[in-house]
Amino acid sequence: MKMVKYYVLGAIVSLLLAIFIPSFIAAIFFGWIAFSLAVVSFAYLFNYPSLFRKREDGSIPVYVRWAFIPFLIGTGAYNHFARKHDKVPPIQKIDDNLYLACRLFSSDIEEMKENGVTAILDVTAEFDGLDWTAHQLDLEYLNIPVLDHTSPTEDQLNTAINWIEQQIASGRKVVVHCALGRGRSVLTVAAYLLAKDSRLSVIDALNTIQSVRSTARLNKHQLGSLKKIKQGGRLQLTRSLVLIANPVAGGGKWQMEKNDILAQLNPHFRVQVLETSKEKNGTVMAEQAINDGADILVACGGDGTISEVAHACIDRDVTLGVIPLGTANALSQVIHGYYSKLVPISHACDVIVEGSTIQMDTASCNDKLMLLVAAAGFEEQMISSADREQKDAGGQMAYLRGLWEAITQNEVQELVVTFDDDEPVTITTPSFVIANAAPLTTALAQGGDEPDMTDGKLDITWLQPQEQADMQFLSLAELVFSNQDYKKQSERLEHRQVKKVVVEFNEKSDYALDGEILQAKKITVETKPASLTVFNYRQPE
Ligand SMILES: Nc1ncnc2c1ncn2[C@@H]1O[C@H](COP(=O)(O)OP(=O)(O)OP(=O)(O)O)[C@@H](O)[C@H]1O
Repeated sequence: MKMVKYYVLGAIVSLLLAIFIPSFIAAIFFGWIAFSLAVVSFAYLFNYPSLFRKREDGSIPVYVRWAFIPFLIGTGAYNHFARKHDKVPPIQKIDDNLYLACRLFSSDIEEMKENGVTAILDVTAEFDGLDWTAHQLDLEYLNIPVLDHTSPTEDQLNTAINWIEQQIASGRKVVVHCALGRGRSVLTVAAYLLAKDSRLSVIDALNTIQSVRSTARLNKHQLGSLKKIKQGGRLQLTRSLVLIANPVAGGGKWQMEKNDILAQLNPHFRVQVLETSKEKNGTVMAEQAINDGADILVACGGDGTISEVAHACIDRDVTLGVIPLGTANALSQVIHGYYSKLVPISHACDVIVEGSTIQMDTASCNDKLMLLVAAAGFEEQMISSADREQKDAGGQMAYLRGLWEAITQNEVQELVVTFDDDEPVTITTPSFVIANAAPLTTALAQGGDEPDMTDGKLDITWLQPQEQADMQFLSLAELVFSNQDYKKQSERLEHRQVKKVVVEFNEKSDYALDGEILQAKKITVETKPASLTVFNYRQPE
């Protein structure tokens, strides 16, 4: 790219001057210029606009400004000159609600007010945005950092056009600006016009803009990237998303996290929030949302809420997102990867925004939905002993304590089990777990490899009875730490993969289903392959 050559050349010349000039002060001065231009060249070469560290409010930290002063003075002077001699006014109306502009200054605010423009989309990386709050206007501001003469990434462009759409939908007029209102902002506005009307060609969209702003002109690279994204059908205007939140899950995490979650999702989706109540659970709300036309539902709560919402999404043309606010959050760990343990909520939002999906298996357990596990014995006793108050007070410790107590008691049950179409067998065991999906933290489900939620099979793990409770702790350790070959040979563990299993108890007994405790004399679990579309974490290649 032409610009990079100039910056690299400038950096080399300044460096030579810094080396050979006799004056120490002048050497420092040229060294500073060389550094500034070298770093800018790096930003261009690696398309790294975040180098300028522009913040959400449009400001650039002082230390960055100091480092780049020579570059900023140079480009600022050029832009000032170009604006002064521009053939077109700084701000121009493209359609009823959309304006294009060059870099905005306080002196432009009057005109914006007169036109009723209250939303600013700044697609520059290298300039401080105005401190809009200082102007006491009810202004919305978004920065999408893009280097001059380059193109926004596909994600940036979709974020930008969705933000424009959202602002316009809420009755605002939007101005999109870059440095001179010729390249980056034109590309963004053209992308918005193309997304609004799929019949438009790239040339049509640019002609519309140029009929108002004659200086609008994309360079070869920008034109190519706009054509590519248009041809790929990847300009997607806001999809609506219904977020169903349980306000009491995880001891009331929703109230604390709500703003951050919405801040992450709002630029990408038109978000409607519904809160569950004792009377109206997640299934009822999800059914209602789907009937109203929603195609993305996000369940925000513990595994209970997620299961409720998922129930309405089975075999429907709806994608489910999961934001974990509960105690164990097992499903989130399965679909978001173990990274979700570190920053579960923001990572979950990233996964939803990123948009990668899979068709996961679900299962039915006595005609109820099963996403994760159904269990008798240790797992059920662990869940039974962790009540709401204990979970609120101790989080996951409540479950660990429950598991400890269950193993210490070391009770066994006699079950009559029918695997697929086999003959029934009698199994005596302290722990019997049927898993559709289960993260490693659901230790009692790990009799084989970690259960695969896309293999169309159920993973069944049961433990052999041991006289001493401490032997069962060894079984638990084997489940967690041993490899599959070792587990296969173990005399403590059993594992099978089936499509259907029927378990009969001696009498009506407690069992756990996805974290809830239910009762039955017989449970029938059957897999439903690829029946739920969920946003899931795609491992970087
Ligand atoms: N507004 C509400 N007030 C009281 N209870 C509610 C409300 N909304 C949902 N619930 C109850 O919350 C329970 C589901 O909680 P969920 O599993 O989502 O969170 P959790 O119990 O904190 O998580 P975990 O299961 O991981 O411990 C359901 O029993 C449901 O009836």
